[in-house]
Amino acid sequence: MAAPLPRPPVALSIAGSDPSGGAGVQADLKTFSALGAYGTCVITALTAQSTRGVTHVHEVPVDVVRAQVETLVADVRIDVVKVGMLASAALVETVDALLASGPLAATPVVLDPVMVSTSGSRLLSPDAVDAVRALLPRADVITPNVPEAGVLLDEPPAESAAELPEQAAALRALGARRVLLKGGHLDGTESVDVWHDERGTSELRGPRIATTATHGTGCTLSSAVAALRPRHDDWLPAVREARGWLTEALRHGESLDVGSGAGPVHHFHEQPRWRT
Ligand SMILES: Nc1ncnc2c1ncn2[C@@H]1O[C@H](COP(=O)(O)OP(=O)(O)O)[C@@H](O)[C@H]1O
Ligand SMILES: Cc1ncc(COP(=O)(O)OP(=O)(O)O)c(N)n1
Repeated sequence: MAAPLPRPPVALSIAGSDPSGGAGVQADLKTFSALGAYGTCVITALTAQSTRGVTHVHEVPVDVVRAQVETLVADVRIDVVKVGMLASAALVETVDALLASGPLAATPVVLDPVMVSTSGSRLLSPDAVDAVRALLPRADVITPNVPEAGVLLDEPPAESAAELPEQAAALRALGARRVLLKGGHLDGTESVDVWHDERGTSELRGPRIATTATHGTGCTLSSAVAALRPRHDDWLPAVREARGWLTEALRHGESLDVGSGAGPVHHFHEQPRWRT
């Protein structure tokens, strides 16, 4: 008889819905599955979007988000949380309170401070930025992209990778415990991200893949870090593995041939893993 499978880590995504499946909770759940985590999700907002962009955002009422989280955690032990699109100040504050109490207060959190889609649509109300700043200390890791870092710091976005270490350190000074500042929006033959924690700064370099399939890279990376954290004894090794896996997902994205705009990355570019 086959040996029983080991229990996978249980990951929770608190994020918006993307019907095209490339970003949001759909991307998070695929990433969790691809990387051997059991995925659960709480939806904060319904978007109407495709690979061509976002046409509509409908916020889920805060009491419904609260009920989703409370009902889930009363039953299911969550090993790691990823937070994505929060849409409004009220939703940011609600999620902040939920992460501060009950079983989630002791659960590692990866926060992707989603603000604007690559296609240019607002996914966070401008008056919610202060609430997101207040949420930063709640997370173990934050994963802003270059424009999001500029907004959080209230300064112009970085124009080159050379500016990333200083901005990553400034984000930590705002209260974030660990910062993964993503350089995907910059130019260059390499895609350079910067990691900053209490030990200092590391540059994380990888090949820049020439592809149109870049929809949901940030969602996918943050959920990969969350899924892989329980497999490692610290954050940075999980981040390195997540980046390497995402590079291959980007390399194989166009083969999916989904949509006519910015297509999704290929979450299942390798055999689904079941690792001990
Ligand atoms: N064309 C690309 N080739 C390789 N890596 C990329 C590419 N575009 C983005 N990345 C990587 O994808 C991750 C997400 O980055 P980014 O696009 O900046 O985030 P977001 O999707 O939140 O805007 C980062 O690790 C970044 O380095
Ligand atoms: C529902 C939802 N959440 C987040 C995003 C943004 O996705 P992200 O991975 O940050 O990047 P792009 O897809 O915009 O490149 C989204 N579009 N929808």
